[in-house]
Amino acid sequence: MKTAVIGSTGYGGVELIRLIEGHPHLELAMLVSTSQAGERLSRAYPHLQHLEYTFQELDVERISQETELVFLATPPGVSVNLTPQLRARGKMVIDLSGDFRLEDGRSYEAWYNRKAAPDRWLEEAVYGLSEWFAEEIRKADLIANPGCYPTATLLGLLPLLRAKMIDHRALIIDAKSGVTGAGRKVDQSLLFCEVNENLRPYKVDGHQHIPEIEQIAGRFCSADVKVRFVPHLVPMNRGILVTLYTPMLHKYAMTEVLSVYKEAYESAPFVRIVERGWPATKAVQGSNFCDIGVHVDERTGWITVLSAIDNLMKGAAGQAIQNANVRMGWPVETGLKGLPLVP
Ligand SMILES: NC(=O)C1=CN([C@@H]2O[C@H](COP(=O)(O)OP(=O)(O)OC[C@H]3O[C@@H](n4cnc5c(N)ncnc54)[C@H](OP(=O)(O)O)[C@@H]3O)[C@@H](O)[C@H]2O)C=CC1
Ligand SMILES: CC(=O)N[C@@H](CCC(=O)OP(=O)(O)O)C(=O)O
Repeated sequence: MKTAVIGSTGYGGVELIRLIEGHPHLELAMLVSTSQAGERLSRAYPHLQHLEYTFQELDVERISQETELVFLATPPGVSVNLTPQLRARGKMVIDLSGDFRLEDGRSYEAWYNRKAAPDRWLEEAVYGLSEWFAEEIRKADLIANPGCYPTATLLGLLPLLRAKMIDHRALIIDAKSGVTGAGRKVDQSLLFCEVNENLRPYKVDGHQHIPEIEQIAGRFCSADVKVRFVPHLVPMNRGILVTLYTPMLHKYAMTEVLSVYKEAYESAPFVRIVERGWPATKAVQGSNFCDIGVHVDERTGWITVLSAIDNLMKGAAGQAIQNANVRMGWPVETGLKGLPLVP
């Protein structure tokens, strides 16, 4: 299947290139760059010097003629304009940005401070958290790939919410991300000396992934969910670790809680329930795994859920390929069997 990657000079884009090159059914037919059209891929990424690709202009007509599936790995606001043009030409779109994740355009405009896509296209979009929405994804031509923090958070949270074991009014999410999560753009606050030897919270007063987490969590408890979410930047390249704290509605034994997770993910090859030790970013680095660990605190009646992913893999490009596999009816692990890079 011929694919185009728009935003192919970015971190999400180059991870898509790596995965598509290793995928038996996907072909990289067009790498699009608005800033480096005409340049070789190896100029942006010398480690890919053996690949013969040249970046192409962003030409919707040509992309539509030469490819069937388009991955958009572009900053917020780009897909709002491009996706309707691609969909109008019958192309299948998997969008890595936040432009089509929120059902309510007003919510997108409030949290992203940008104009939302027309309702028609927001209604068409399917939320691409493959473990929970595979049935919808199989029929979708516009897939909104989840955000990196929501992926780690929701995979840890949904089994307990669905089982009605926790209080949805008290969800505290402490999240930490490596610096590739912020993309490859030049930004003074992301310089080595600003990030290294530092651990800093950001967007404490409101992160754009809050409404996304609340929207999906709300579907699993038929309530207006509000979460307390604070992200932190960690001096490492890749990885997200989410620690979620919530009170249990009754006293549950650890074995009961674990069985809820095992049942929820029994046919989900990318979710690993960690029973010895705790999830850590290094254990998933470079892979599409989400590692989940739980701890029941009998003393306080609270439960702690830990969830680790590689933000560029399960948090972005890996999940996008997983969605393509689900959509096309290919085995879900196709092209995604790479093991973590430890050490
Ligand atoms: N990094 C991560 O861990 C995750 C990222 N995401 C989301 O995925 C998307 C891509 O992220 P990431 O790869 O990190 O970002 P980067 O900043 O690394 O790359 C984005 C790319 O988009 C291209 N671009 C910029 N402006 C435009 C435009 N107007 N039209 C077309 N292309 C444009 C640029 O390439 P060029 O200049 O060559 O056109 C750029 O390389 C974002 O929406 C991000 O929020 C989601 C989950 C995780
Ligand atoms: C470390 C870091 O800065 N991470 C980014 C991740 C968000 C992202 O990728 O943006 P979307 O809203 O398109 O998902 C952030 O917190 O804004």
